[in-house]
Amino acid sequence: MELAGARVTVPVEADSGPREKVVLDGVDVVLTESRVAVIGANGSGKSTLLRLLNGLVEPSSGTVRIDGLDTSRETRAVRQRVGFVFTDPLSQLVMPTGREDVELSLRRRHPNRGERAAAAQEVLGRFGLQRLADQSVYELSGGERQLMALAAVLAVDPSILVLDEPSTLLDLRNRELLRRTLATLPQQVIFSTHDLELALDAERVLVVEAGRIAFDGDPTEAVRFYRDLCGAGLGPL
Ligand SMILES: Nc1ncnc2c1ncn2[C@@H]1O[C@H](COP(=O)(O)OP(=O)(O)OP(=O)(O)O)[C@@H](O)[C@H]1O
Repeated sequence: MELAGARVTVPVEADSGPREKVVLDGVDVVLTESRVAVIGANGSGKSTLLRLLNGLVEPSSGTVRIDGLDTSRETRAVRQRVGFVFTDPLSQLVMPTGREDVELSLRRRHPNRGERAAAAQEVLGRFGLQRLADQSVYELSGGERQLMALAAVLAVDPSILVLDEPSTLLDLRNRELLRRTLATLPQQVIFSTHDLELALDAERVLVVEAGRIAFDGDPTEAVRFYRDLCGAGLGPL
């Protein structure tokens, strides 16, 4: 994937009247590594950067390409390749139960109802979610919902997976499940996180600061850079 001179502005109301706020500016990166983490302070632009990758946000100028496809012009083809998991799983889980949501994801791939049910069962099993699959998604804990949303996206085997703060709601056990799952996925995975240990699992880390890439490279150095940026020193993780 390639971002070339990507800039994102949003309209905001100021005392002096409406104006444009620059959320991301001059992002120039080619991401080929299989695991890329995006870290940075609250409001620095991480989610906006991720949303560019599947056309949820369009660049105001510059281009974003996935496998050569322009995310602004070929949004549909891009979305078929890029699975996106939101921080808040309820913005994603639209069906009453997790099983129905996973089946919804699979409806094109498996038009036959029986095959679809079997495929959904396999996906739910992969994540240890069978016992929660028939409960109302509103009765699941935040972490259980987050895993369910991940399962529903992975059900259709996107070639790229984008995760916005995937471990936020997870307890230690489920965070380790997530880490193990991410370690074995064949897809390219791009994720934002405030969990610096999770960021260290990546091959490449981007540090976003005030809408710009302030550091890009080795995970250990990136985390050190970010800690210095936050004035947090170099204490243990
Ligand atoms: N549609 C929008 N309208 C107005 N402001 C926006 C919009 N989208 C993003 N912003 C602003 O752009 C900035 C970056 O937002 P973004 O969600 O990308 O940050 P983030 O790094 O993911 O933050 P966090 O770590 O808190 O999730 C924030 O100041 C946010 O308020």
